[in-house]
Amino acid sequence: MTGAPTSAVLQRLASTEVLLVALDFDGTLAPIVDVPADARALPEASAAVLALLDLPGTHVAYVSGRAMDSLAAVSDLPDEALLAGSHGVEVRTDGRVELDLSDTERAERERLGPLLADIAEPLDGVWIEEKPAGFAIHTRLADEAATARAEEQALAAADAEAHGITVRHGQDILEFSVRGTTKGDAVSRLREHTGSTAVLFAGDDVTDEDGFGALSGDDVGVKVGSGATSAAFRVDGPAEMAAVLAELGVLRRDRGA
Ligand SMILES: O=P(O)(O)OC[C@H]1O[C@H](O[C@H]2O[C@H](CO)[C@@H](O)[C@H](O)[C@H]2O)[C@H](O)[C@@H](O)[C@@H]1O
Repeated sequence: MTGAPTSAVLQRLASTEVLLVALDFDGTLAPIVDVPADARALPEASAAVLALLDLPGTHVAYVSGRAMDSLAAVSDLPDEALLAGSHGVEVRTDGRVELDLSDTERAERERLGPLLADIAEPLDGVWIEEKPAGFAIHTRLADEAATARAEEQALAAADAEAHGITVRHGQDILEFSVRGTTKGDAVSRLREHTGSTAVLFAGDDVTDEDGFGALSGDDVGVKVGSGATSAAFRVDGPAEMAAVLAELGVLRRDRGA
């Protein structure tokens, strides 16, 4: 794998007819912090995203593991921005959010909630984030022993008591969802919705690999930070990602000029 996308790669992407820039949030635009509600995109990342949103034939989407409410709160984007939350389970297009859980999914979620709460309650630094289609167990503030205990017990409980649950590992987080939609599904859905002729997708975590898997042809995938990836390009962190977005914006603004 190479490093950051070169100017030639970005130039080709910038010259596509309809462009979708689909971005993970935490760890990609916003540095990781202890309290999820405190996370914000770097100022230079926000500036680059707003500049892209202003360009004709250009769509920007945040594709995040966060629940939609949480993503909308931290992302600070105008309504025309597309949002996919809960790893693609919730999608906001044209200002409307779609999420219709079936009765079975609702019942599964209700069964799982108290089980996970009981597991987290006695463990220092372990806490549960509620999401519309499931729950996330956060362990960033827990020690190794508490983390191992929480993960082991939660996986066993989900295995024994719930059915059809999708489990996802992320950075200091273990997520349980009653729906198996992925970021790859979200990228495909947003590509279709916008009629995009090429897509840039960037992400830092394991679940972003589904997003890279939905790319083809003239699309560009950028892995942010370390770790195995199928993305063709890699940058070190949110600051370097912001620089890529800024360059893409300038090239797209000036295309054909
Ligand atoms: O897909 P993403 O946009 O990367 O969202 C993934 C998860 O992000 C949040 O948790 C992560 O970021 C927190 C704030 O920096 C950090 O404290 C936590 O350790 C990370 O796992 C969010 O709270 C989750 O719901 C998202 O699934």
